[in-house]
Parts: sequence; structure tokens; C-alpha cells
Amino acid sequence: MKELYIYGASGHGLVVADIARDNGYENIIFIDDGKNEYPTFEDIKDSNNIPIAFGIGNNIIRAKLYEKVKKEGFNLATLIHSSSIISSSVCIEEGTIVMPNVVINANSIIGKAVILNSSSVIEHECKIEDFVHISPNVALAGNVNIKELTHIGIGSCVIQGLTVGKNSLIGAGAVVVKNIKDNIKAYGNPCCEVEEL
Ligand SMILES: CC(=O)SCCNC(=O)CCNC(=O)[C@H](O)C(C)(C)COP(=O)(O)OP(=O)(O)OC[C@H]1O[C@@H](n2cnc3c(N)ncnc32)[C@H](O)[C@@H]1OP(=O)(O)O
Repeated sequence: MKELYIYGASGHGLVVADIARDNGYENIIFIDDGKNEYPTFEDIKDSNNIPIAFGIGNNIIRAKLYEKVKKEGFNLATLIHSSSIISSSVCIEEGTIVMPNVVINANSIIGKAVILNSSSVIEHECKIEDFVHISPNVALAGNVNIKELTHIGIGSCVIQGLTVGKNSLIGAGAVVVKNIKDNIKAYGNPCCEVEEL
């Protein structure tokens, strides 16, 4: 029987569980360090023969837990929903979750423990770095680089060739038409930098 731990029993974790079932996992075990009704990572850390997927939307927490589970010898499951459309030239690293109806076009590179949320479109030759979250209905045009730990808010879009810096936050519905620096909150149409994080 295909078994999987999902680290984080959140709403996001429920969606990850649906994708895991779609990928043929039959026994899904939630673990959570903050909820009494679930085993903690400490409880299961000796059973590293079962892979882990993250049910955690927060990029910084996901990055920290990634280091922790790797140190204990776990493999990260990469979950790709069967409805997604992905070019054969795309490279996706471990621990990434690709949700329903995502499109990823030619030569894009997707890093570790990334979330490509429902119906997002990643056009050709994009680079999505580790621990990024691309929210539902985001559209990234060709040759866009999203640096590590950045969250692109729901329904926003980025025009071709731009870079959004690391650990930044792009608000819902933003239209990004200029590069965005590291550690910045930005939103609006056109998207403007509003605050340092
Ligand atoms: C499956 C899932 O659920 S995935 C998760 C998807 N969720 C997201 O993408 C959420 C993205 N987050 C946002 O868009 C947030 O509004 C943020 C982070 C941009 C701003 O949050 P905060 O800093 O808390 O801003 P706050 O809510 O206090 O609003 C400050 C001002 O900015 C405005 N504002 C906030 N967000 C936006 C936005 N996305 N676009 C335009 N204006 C905005 C507010 O209307 C407010 O204006 P006012 O001062 O004139 O009243």
C-alpha cells in the first residue's frame, strides 16, 4: 500500500491529501506539531521509509521544516495533479506540489517545496525558486524569475522577463510590470512596493 505523511493538518493539507490520493497514495497520515489529535514529527521521525509532503502554506515555516525532515533522512514526495499540463522539458524538484489545472510551459524550472496552486499558469522559461508559493489563478509570462520564499498573491500576474525578489509578498490581483526587490510587500495595478518586510 502506498503510504504518505502530510506534515501540517491545515486546509492546505486537505487539498494536498486530495492530490496525493489522485497520485495513488492510499494510506495518508497527517502529522502536526500544534494539534493534539495528530501525531507530531517527533512521534514518527524513526519511520523515514514513508515519504513526507508538506501541508503548510507559510513559506518560511515550510523551508525550516524541509531542513528538519531531510536531516532525519526522509524523502519528500513531489505531488502533481493529473489534470495539470506540464511540458516534458520542465524540471520540478522534490517536495513541490502542483495543484489541479496548473499549466507549466517549456523549459521552466521549479525548485524545492514550491506550491503551484490551482489553475496557475507558469509560462515558458520561468524560474521558480525554492519555497515559493504561487497562489490560485496567478499568471506568470515567459522568462519570469520568482526568487526563494516569495508569495505571489491570488489572481495576480507578472509580465515577461521580470524578477520578483526573495522573501517578498505580492498582493492579490496585482499587475506586476517592473522588477520587485527582495523583502518587499507590493500590490496594486500597476503593482507598487508599499513596505519592507
Ligand atoms: C488557497 C489559498 O487561500 S492561497 C492564499 C491566497 N491569498 C492571498 O493571495 C492573499 C494576498 N494578500 C493580500 O493581498 C493582502 O491584502 C496584502 C498582503 C497585500 C496586504 O495585507 P495588509 O498589509 O494586512 O494590508 P491591509 O489589509 O491592512 O490593507 C492596507 C490597505 O491596502 C489595501 N490593499 C490590501 N491588499 C490589497 C491588494 N491586494 N490590492 C490593492 N489594495 C490592497 C487595502 O484596501 C487597504 O487600503 P486602505 O488603507 O485605503 O483602506
